[in-house]
Amino acid sequence: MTAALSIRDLRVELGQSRNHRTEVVKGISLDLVPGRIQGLAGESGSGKSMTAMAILGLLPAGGTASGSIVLGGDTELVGMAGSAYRRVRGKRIGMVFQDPSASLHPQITVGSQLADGMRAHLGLSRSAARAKAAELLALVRVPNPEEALQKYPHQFSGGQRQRIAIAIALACEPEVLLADEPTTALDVTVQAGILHLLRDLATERDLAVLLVTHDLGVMSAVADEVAVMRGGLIVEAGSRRQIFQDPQHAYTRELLDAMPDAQDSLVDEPGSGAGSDVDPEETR
Ligand SMILES: Nc1ncnc2c1ncn2[C@@H]1O[C@H](COP(=O)(O)OP(=O)(O)OP(=O)(O)O)[C@@H](O)[C@H]1O
Repeated sequence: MTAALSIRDLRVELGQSRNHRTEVVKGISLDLVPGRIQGLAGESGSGKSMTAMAILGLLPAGGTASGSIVLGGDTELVGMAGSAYRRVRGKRIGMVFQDPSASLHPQITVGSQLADGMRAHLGLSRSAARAKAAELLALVRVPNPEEALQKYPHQFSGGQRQRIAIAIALACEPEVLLADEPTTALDVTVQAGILHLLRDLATERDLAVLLVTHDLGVMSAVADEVAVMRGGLIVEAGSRRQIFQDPQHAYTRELLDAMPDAQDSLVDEPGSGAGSDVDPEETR
């Protein structure tokens, strides 16, 4: 099977001047597969977010990526011009970040925010985009989608805002979804609902998901495969079960020891549909 995204020997250097450059990602390789959630774990500063930003072509000023990132078997992203990248980002690669408010415009209704991207990227008419926007809100399990289209982001709870951000990320039917700490800012009671949603979306829409998180509890709940980063390198990679039950690398064991509950929280097998979809806090 062709990987949805194939990363080979990716290196990221940051720094404004030639003499002060630091390599923060030091040659990593990873394949994202349709229908699967690939976790990227590791402590703060290990290079997880810079890996995601390199995929999105959104490195900080002065940042450069080298190596190869191939999308859909045919599109090399490393070195791609900005104008071409804008057609990839948001269309072929969707993204969800820690703070849903940051990806939602406070003064534009949810319906318009969803429809605008589809009209621009997919060329849909106003009414077709509107209908699809309601479908997307239903897909991410926002209650009363038609009503929700008319509302502004502040009228929703944090968990629902993240569901809306996920709907926007999926609006143009991307092949790949990058989710960088998507539940970190949310109340713990709301996290599970968002994680189950990501799990179901990956399976149902054959979406390749990169889930970046420092939280091994989150990782153990939904990732199919896990790669552990440290100091810009992947020190261990394998299936979720392998990483959580039979870690080979001392650093992985250290991370797991620091979080003993993670080994017990294999909440559901991929595609089992276990767990609640909507948490009480979110149904208001
Ligand atoms: N805008 C930036 N300018 C310069 N260096 C940066 C910038 N952002 C991150 N770094 C550095 O790059 C390295 C990797 O950071 P990165 O954000 O990828 O880590 P992370 O594993 O995602 O951790 P966290 O979860 O804390 O973001 C770190 O040493 C960090 O200090």
